[in-house]
This record gives sequence, structure tokens and C-alpha cells, in this order.
Amino acid sequence: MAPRKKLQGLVAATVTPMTPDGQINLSVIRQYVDYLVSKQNVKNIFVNGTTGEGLALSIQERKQLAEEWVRQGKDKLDHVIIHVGALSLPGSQELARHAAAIGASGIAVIAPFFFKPTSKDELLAFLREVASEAPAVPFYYYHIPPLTGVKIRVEELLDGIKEQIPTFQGVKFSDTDLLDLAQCINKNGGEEFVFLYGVDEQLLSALAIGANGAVGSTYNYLGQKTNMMLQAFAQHDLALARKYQFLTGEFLNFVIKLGFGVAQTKAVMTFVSGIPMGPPRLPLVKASEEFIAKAKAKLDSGWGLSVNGLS
Ligand SMILES: CC(=O)N[C@@H]([C@@H](O)[C@H](O)[C@H](O)CO)[C@@H](O)CC(=O)C(=O)O
Repeated sequence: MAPRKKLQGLVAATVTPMTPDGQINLSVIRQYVDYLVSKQNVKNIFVNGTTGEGLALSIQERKQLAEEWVRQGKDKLDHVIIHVGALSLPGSQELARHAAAIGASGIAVIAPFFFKPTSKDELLAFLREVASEAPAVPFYYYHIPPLTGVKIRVEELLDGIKEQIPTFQGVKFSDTDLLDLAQCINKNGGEEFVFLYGVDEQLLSALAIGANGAVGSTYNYLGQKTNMMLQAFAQHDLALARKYQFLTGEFLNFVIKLGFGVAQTKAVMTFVSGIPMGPPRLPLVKASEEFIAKAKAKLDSGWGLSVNGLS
């Protein structure tokens, strides 16, 4: 899938649909793509990442999912980015070659986090060895230090990165260190790299310092509302943009207090979209009935988000 335009705007970090007995469920992916496009106006996806439980899937499952998302996204989606990060270099390289072969529009790689890189050079060496397996595919670094524990600053990593990774395209920045993001944009932004922010509840702050868009779990079901925020921001209507950020933030604040993660995202997506997303895979456990009832009541409570995701 050759990207028709530069990646910007919203990217949904897709959940991985599973059957009740915990097998990946490819049969609903077509419906999922149609839902994102028609109900959320989201035409970019990030597959097998955190929300997609990529690190809890086998290599074979990750390949099957990547293939199905690319197949179903053809002529409907603008960008299908496949996360190919893994704890082992050969595993990550195999996934990178596979993503290239099936025509993914980009690949992303998380820092390995069992044996961790301890310096920029070590991290860069790992990323380079993966990126070189897909020499014609745009490459994104996936920075998520709260989960990886790898805190190497992106500002440092980007210094000279194009010489090491000619396909380097940008960063999925899932951290609250906005000074680091600002330094990246200030030094490297311009026309060259793309910066996609990954902390949905504070996206507006990232837009203010120049992020090009966002990758996140909530764009699966709050895509419409967040698109309205992006539009208001682009039209310099900061008051309206803030209103949308506060609106989505109110829901997130509510569910975060109840305990919110991938399992809960799957539950919310199931009742908002009507598509059965199934349980998460161990060690994650499915959301409680109490959580589901409260989250659904919140979305139904008339604060602007209807259950089918349309205002
Ligand atoms: C830690 C985490 O899961 N962060 C999410 C956010 O979208 C997050 O769910 C949201 O900001 C709510 O806290 C994304 O950054 C993760 C993501 O994009 C992915 O699935 O790869």
C-alpha cells in the first residue's frame, strides 16, 4: 500500500479482536475498518501496538493480523502502520520483512525492554537493523517509556538519525515529556519528520507545540470528537478546541479512576461499535461488568457522546 499522502491527523491504535476462547478473530476486521471510516472518520491505523496487544501475540498471529488489516484497508484507509517491535532482533526483522512484503504503508518499532538499550547508540543500532530489512518502507520510532522503561530522550535519538536509518519518517511519542517533544519539533520538525502524539488526554498541548497528529486507543471510539478538536485547532478556535479536549478528557478521567487499560478499551469498543472485540490475552483480564456498566452510563449520560460514536 503506497501512502498517498503524508501521515497526519488521527491514527487509531487498533485493538486485536479475539474470540471468547482467546484466539485472534480475523473475521470482524472488515467490519472494524468500515466502522472506523464511516463512524469515526479515522482513515489511519496502527496495528499490533500496545492497544493491539502486539507483544502478547505470536509472530504468526502478528503476521496474520497485519495481512488482514492491509487487505481490508486497501482502498479504504490512507495508512496502515504495522508495529513490528519485539524483544528479539530476529523476530522484529522477520516482522519488518513481512510488513514490507504485504505492502504496509509504514512500520514502527518499540525499544526492546527486557534487555534494554542503555544509550542512544545501542537503541539506534537495534532500530537500524530492523529498518534495513524493509528498505522501502517508512520507519517510525515508537517511544513509550512508561511501558518500556527505556527513557533515552527522543531529542538525542534523532540527532543524525537519517544517516543511520534512511527510511526514518517520524516518532510515535507516547510520553508526557512535552519538553522533549518540543525540542524534537524545534530541531527536526519542519517538513522532514512526522510527530504523532500518543497521550490522548493531552493531545491539544502537543498540537500547540507542533505535533502533526496522534496515535491512540481512544480514536477508535472518540475519533469524531477528536477530529472536531483538530479542526477547531486548525481554524485557530482555541476555545472550541479546549472544549473538545475537556469533553474527551472528562470520559478518560472517569474511566482512568475506575482502572483503565487495554482490556477496558476492548470492552468500550465492543459496546460503542457493536463489534465483538473479545477478551484480552493473559496476563490481562477482561473488564468487569461493573466497569462496563459505569463506562456505558457515562457515555450515555448526555455529555455529548452517543453510544454509536456520533454526536
Ligand atoms: C499506554 C497506552 O496504552 N497509551 C495509548 C493511549 O492511547 C492511551 O490509551 C490513552 O491516552 C488513554 O490513557 C497509546 O499511546 C498506545 C498506542 O498508541 C498503541 O496502542 O500502540
